[in-house]
Amino acid sequence: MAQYARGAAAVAVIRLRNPPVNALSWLLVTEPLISFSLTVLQALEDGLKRADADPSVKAVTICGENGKFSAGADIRGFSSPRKQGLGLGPIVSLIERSEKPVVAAIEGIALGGGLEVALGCHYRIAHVQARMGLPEVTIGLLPGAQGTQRLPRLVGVPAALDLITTGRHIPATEALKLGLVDEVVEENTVEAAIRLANKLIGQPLGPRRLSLKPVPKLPNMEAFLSEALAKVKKRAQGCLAPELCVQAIKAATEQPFADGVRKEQELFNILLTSGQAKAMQYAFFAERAVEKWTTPSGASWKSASPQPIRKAAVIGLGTMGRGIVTSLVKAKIPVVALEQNLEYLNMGRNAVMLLLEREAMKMEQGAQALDFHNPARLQFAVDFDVLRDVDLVIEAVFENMALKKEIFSNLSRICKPEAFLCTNTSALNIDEIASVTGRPQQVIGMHFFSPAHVMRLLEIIYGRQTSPTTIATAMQLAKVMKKVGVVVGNCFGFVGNRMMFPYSQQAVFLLEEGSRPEDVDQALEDFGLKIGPFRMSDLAGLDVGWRSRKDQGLTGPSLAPGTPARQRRGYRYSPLPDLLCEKGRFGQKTGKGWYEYEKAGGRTAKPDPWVHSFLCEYRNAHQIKTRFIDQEEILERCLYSLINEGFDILAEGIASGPEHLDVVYINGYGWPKHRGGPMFYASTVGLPNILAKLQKYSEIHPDIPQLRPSAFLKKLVAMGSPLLNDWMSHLHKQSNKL
Ligand SMILES: CCCCCCCC/C=C\C=C\CC(=O)SCCNC(=O)CCNC(=O)[C@H](O)C(C)(C)COP(=O)(O)OP(=O)(O)OC[C@H]1O[C@@H](n2cnc3c(N)ncnc32)[C@H](O)[C@@H]1OP(=O)(O)O
Repeated sequence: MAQYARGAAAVAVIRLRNPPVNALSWLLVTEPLISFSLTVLQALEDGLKRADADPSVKAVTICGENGKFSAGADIRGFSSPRKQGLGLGPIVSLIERSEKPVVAAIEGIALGGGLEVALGCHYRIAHVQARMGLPEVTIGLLPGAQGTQRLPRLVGVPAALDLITTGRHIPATEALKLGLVDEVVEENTVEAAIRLANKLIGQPLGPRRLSLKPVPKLPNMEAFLSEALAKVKKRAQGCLAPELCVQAIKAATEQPFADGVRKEQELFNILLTSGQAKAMQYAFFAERAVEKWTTPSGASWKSASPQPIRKAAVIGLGTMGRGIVTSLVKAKIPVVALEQNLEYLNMGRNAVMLLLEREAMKMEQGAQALDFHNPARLQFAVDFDVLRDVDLVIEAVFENMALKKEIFSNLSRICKPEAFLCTNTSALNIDEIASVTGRPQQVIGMHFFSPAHVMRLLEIIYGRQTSPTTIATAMQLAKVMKKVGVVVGNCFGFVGNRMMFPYSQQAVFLLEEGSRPEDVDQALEDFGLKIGPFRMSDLAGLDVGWRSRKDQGLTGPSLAPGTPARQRRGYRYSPLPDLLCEKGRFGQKTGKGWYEYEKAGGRTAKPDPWVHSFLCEYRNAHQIKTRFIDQEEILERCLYSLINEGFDILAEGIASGPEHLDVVYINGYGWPKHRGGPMFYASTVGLPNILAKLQKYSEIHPDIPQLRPSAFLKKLVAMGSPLLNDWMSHLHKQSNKL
């Protein structure tokens, strides 16, 4: 767990060892068969005491095994019921108190508790490629090993606030500028640290003990912190951790070190028991779990190998295509971008160049690193012939099956036989698209989310004949583009949009019954969603859904004469969105939608009195009695119908576990991470409660099938509502209570 050795005559080297990331475990696992004799923390403490007791040791270096310092505390430990605690804070103090100089040799990563260990050291040397940070806030915590007290003393309050409240990982070069590390080296970091430790022998350490330093003053500290708190609260949307991080830093500015540490502990414990930390830690592991994909036919990440993508193409330079090209260029994959004519091509090229300029500015090394002016890296064309040598094509044209089929049939003819053909459809049938190609095994859905160069989610949809190699290649490409790939099966809307459908439908039904768009949005945004359904619809454009509903024959010229206005195929239907579209209200792009905007293309949504009176007239025309709908009903009807669909998706094998649905929602649909995703949220509300509410609403609205409880949900409740991790193992079990 930590190795003690002599690095040079007088320098002891303590190497943290706990693969793969040298997490600082503090649990003594006592179950038979998996019994560790020593935790990492215990070993670190023992190493320090041994070095202290050995008169021949004059200095110490702390480093990590396999080129990684440490990723911090073992996150699994925070929710383990079997704790035999050994605090990290006291060990960091022990390091700092050492009379022998201690140098941290930071390679790879020093995160969370790992960086806190380094902050206890008297000097820090980092390899140029190392990254550092205090990402506890991203798992619902704060740095609980005195990091909130030491970091401001070292780098000042503004930089400490930024690092601790965002949790961002910074490169060694930035750490050097901030004063977080003393030196950055390109050579062997441990050797450099041992050399430095040797030089430091006998030098006074007092000035290097951060707990003894004052926090650098700011002329307007109080105002600065209040402003920071207000900003953080606004950004956090109900997540507690960022706010408590600010409070801990504030304590550092107001109280002596020891009192600040006590405050930090108090705040840490609030977070640890808040429920939000549990949700965010679940989300951390869920994201990693979905990388290990499997399909019902037995294909899996274990046996499938990705093929290299040396050159890619994107067809269609609309909003999605532009973002996809940008993502590929950022991932340093040469791209050919194709449009149907020169006019569209030039428009697309200008837009892509603008996006890339902006991205280059945001990146560390600037435009040079992206090299997008080099035609070998990014080429624009109107001729399909340029696609002959690409390894993978992503089609991102208009959502129309006939058009997509025409394109895929051309691609199948032109592209080399081993090329993969991907579609960015958000709902259409992958098998139907694949059917026009001579290589259905190499056809796959890659559903990006807008803006595609920003959003992390990539839904990867396999068809009936998609090969495991194709899935593995798409997943690998997602990783290279720094996206979270989630492998799902083929059905209308896949996972994300399919679950969104009953949610949006309920939102519109609520308007029919008495709510206003801003009531529904507010309730859901207060819950923590980044954006409510009506603001979202205005942003995306109401015409998108209108077109799809026309294609499905739900509205427009193909609707059978005599169809009742509020019924389709025997079930409840709301024509409200269609009526708005007929009036040219497409949302932000037309300056009017569910809200009004300052101008076409405006972004500030204002409740619209026209919409309010339109809704009143609509209710009168359809003899609907307006009623007051409270926040609870808004949340339950929208969220529980979405969750209900999730249970159906699981039962059908469209996703292999609830964590897939949660990762999709957190990364693609603005679901608040501190609520863990919709399925995790359902487990916290309690499956019997969700079932009871769905039953209640379904009885009130028998004409809405989406409110009828899923058979899988009923089964889980009948089986005693097992833990979320066990849901899938109950899918095929018999229940005698049903
Ligand atoms: C009453 C109880 C009181 C307890 C008191 C405790 C004392 C409190 C004092 C200190 C508290 C400190 C807080 C912390 O340190 S919290 C941890 C902060 N660190 C992080 O958030 C880092 C998380 N990890 C990452 O960001 C990445 O994993 C990274 C290290 C950058 C590596 O990324 P990558 O190369 O892409 O690899 P993976 O992400 O796939 O990770 C590889 C496997 O390692 C597992 N992992 C990573 N980090 C941790 C961790 N901190 N704890 C446990 N496991 C970790 C990850 O799950 C992967 O494993 P697998 O493939 O099996 O899922």
